[in-house]
Amino acid sequence: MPSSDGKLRVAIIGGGLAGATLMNALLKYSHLSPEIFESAPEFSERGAAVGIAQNGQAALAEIAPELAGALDRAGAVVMSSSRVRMASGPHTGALAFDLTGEQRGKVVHRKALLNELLEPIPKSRMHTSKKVTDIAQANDSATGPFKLHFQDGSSYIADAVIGADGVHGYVRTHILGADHPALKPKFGGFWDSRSLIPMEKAKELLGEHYFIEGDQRQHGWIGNGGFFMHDVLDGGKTVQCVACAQTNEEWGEDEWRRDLDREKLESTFSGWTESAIKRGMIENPELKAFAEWHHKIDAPTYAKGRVVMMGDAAHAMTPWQGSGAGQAIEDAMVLDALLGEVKEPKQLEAAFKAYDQVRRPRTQRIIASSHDVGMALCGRGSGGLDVEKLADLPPKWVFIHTQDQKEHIKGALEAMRSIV
Ligand SMILES: Cc1cc2nc3c(=O)[nH]c(=O)nc-3n(C[C@H](O)[C@H](O)[C@H](O)COP(=O)(O)OP(=O)(O)OC[C@H]3O[C@@H](n4cnc5c(N)ncnc54)[C@H](O)[C@@H]3O)c2cc1C
Repeated sequence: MPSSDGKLRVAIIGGGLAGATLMNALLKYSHLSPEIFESAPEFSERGAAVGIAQNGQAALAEIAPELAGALDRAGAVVMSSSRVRMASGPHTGALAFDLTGEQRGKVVHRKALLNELLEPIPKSRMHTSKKVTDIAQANDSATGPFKLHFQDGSSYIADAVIGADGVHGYVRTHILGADHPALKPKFGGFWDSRSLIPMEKAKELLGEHYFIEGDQRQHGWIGNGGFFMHDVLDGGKTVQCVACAQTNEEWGEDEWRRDLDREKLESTFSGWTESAIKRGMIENPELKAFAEWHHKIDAPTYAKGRVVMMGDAAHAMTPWQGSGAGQAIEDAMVLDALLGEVKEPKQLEAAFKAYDQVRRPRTQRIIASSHDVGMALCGRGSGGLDVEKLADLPPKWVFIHTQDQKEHIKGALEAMRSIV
């Protein structure tokens, strides 16, 4: 039975970009009562850039035109291209590849985007310090509501549960079972270190020619074992520099951050061109290395009954094609359309099955493609960096960026109708 007011209670677990986007989508439905539960004491994002390519922008617009505007309100900068050059080896200085024209990605400060997404959500529906530890049936009926248990001893009754709780979350465990091999996060074998610097200082340190007003480009350098990249953020006020390196060190499952000393940073990039080293090392006050995590193997399903997972909880991927957040937004777009059609609890299972049918193949294709791009970018498995092979990379982004979102939604709705 739905709640006493007849609305379906939808619990969204996790308040990152995935959960916050979905929450915005579901608020428009008078037959749904969504609530969002975040384990941390506040809704927050690690302060750095995220690129939202045209597929993600189109998905936001499908959810609601004003949601697409969140990117601009958060100071997103349109990137006219992404130029990557060689920073070590015989081809130093050569253009490795260039993602131009078609993509028009917007790069935005994560925290600013999350704040924009959280802004329209009534405070009464946002719950912090609520770490979900168990999802149980609330009564004897297998088709009845769920009781969510939180670490602080409290609980919540829901008709549907959506796990947007990231790669280290709980909902994947509930869906796949505690011993499933696709459960464990895997250290990606890379760390990255980021710094945010004011535009004027970036121009001084890196060169004015990288930051042409009205024609912003993302610039990257790749060399053996890693890359550097810089993006413009905050409406052109800030530049983010990222240094990313492969490592053979093992990182523990709960370890996502390590201290990094300047010596280590320098030795990791020794042999790179002086300018590239400079780009990676400037103004790095924190000197932290952040681990990149994904899953050991793909999930065989994203749904179990009236519980479903989205975003990194379902398909954490390597960052090489900059697509994880875009896919989380597409997940929200499809769940939005499906839940808009659900009027009673018994339709929820069909909606989530349809979601799994359309979202799993696409996201798992991107997981594989992103992995392949990463291998090429790092010269792994191919006898080192090969500038000719790198020049072949741009087409690998096409299927990600050019999806027709209206057709994708249509496919999901048809799948649901064929299941019901
Ligand atoms: C280096 C790097 C660069 C990237 N660049 C890009 C890019 O340019 N473009 C792009 O599209 N993507 C990019 N990504 C991927 C993107 O950042 C992620 O896919 C996206 O942020 C995932 O969002 P999410 O909301 O699914 O997960 P998360 O951001 O991990 O949010 C999950 C939330 O759930 C909470 N939570 C966890 N467990 C529980 C629990 N038990 N109960 C309640 N709450 C819980 C967490 O505290 C967290 O707030 C990049 C990733 C990396 C690592």
